[in-house]
Amino acid sequence: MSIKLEHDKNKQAMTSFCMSRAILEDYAKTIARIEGRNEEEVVQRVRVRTRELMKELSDSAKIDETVVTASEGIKQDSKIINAQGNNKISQSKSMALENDRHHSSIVKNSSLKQPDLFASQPLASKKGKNLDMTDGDVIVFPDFFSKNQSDLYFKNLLNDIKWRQDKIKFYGKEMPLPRLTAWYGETDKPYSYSGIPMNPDPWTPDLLAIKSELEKIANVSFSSVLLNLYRDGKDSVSWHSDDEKELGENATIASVSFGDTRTFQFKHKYLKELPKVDVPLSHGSVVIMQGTTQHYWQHQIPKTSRDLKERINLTFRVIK
Ligand SMILES: O=C(O)CCC(=O)C(=O)O
Ligand SMILES: [Fe+2]
Repeated sequence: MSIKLEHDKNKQAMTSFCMSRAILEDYAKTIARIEGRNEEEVVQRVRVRTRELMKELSDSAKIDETVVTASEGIKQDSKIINAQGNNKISQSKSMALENDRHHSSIVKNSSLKQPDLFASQPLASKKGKNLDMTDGDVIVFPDFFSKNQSDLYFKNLLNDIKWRQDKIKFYGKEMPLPRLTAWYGETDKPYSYSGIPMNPDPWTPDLLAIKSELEKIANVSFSSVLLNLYRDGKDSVSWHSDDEKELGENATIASVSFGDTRTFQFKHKYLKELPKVDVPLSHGSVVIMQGTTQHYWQHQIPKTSRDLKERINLTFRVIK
């Protein structure tokens, strides 16, 4: 199959190329050999990235459609369930749980329901729960910001942030990303995300206040933040790891959510037998991803046919 990929961003050796998958993998192996890196791992990363780009393309194509009917939405959801092997806890069930309990549950997509880890915690508690993931270190704070603080931040960010509609290029065609984004932080730290160069706007008072709260639990000093605005259930981010070289080895990322609850999903890159992990991210919640998480796990916010309102997500990062 012939594929076109835009660039090798790490080496900036090519801006775009079109070749068969076999040749591409061969090329990746050669680069790995020259750089003394593990060939299998590099090839695996190329495969993952190829799949991500193809997924982004098809997601964008779907978003481009002006009418998505309810029945189409339902079909999409059932495909996801089948792809996950007819798990007894289906995606729609876990979504319903998420809705009902609002702040409280973590559901792993295995045939067994996990205990409700947050049920006994008081609201606004700042105590996190480690998700205990193989090769990963992810801590969730379901009610990090109070309802009042969260309402205020949500309103301010929606109005004040310079939201933009980015595009991705694939097969030479430009497609809109299925969400709006913005990039703020130290203005001398350039960064590219999914191949898109980002020029940060300077910190705002709200962003600085949020950052300072997060630094107390993450024990790092964040230099920038990527913001995502999911306008409704059709907006999404597809499977990826935040492993750009600017973030360095074992990046610490703090992710804050305001607005409607969405399901954050994790899957292990190599151990396919491990169940996916679903985490409902509600208004005012925080997730810290650290250690080897980005090496071994991918995450996504899947589309849903449920009628959802806006959600804002901020991922604070350290650019080296
Ligand atoms: O919206 C989210 O919770 C995740 C966003 C994300 O993964 C990213 O921006 O890298
Ligand atoms: Fe991410």
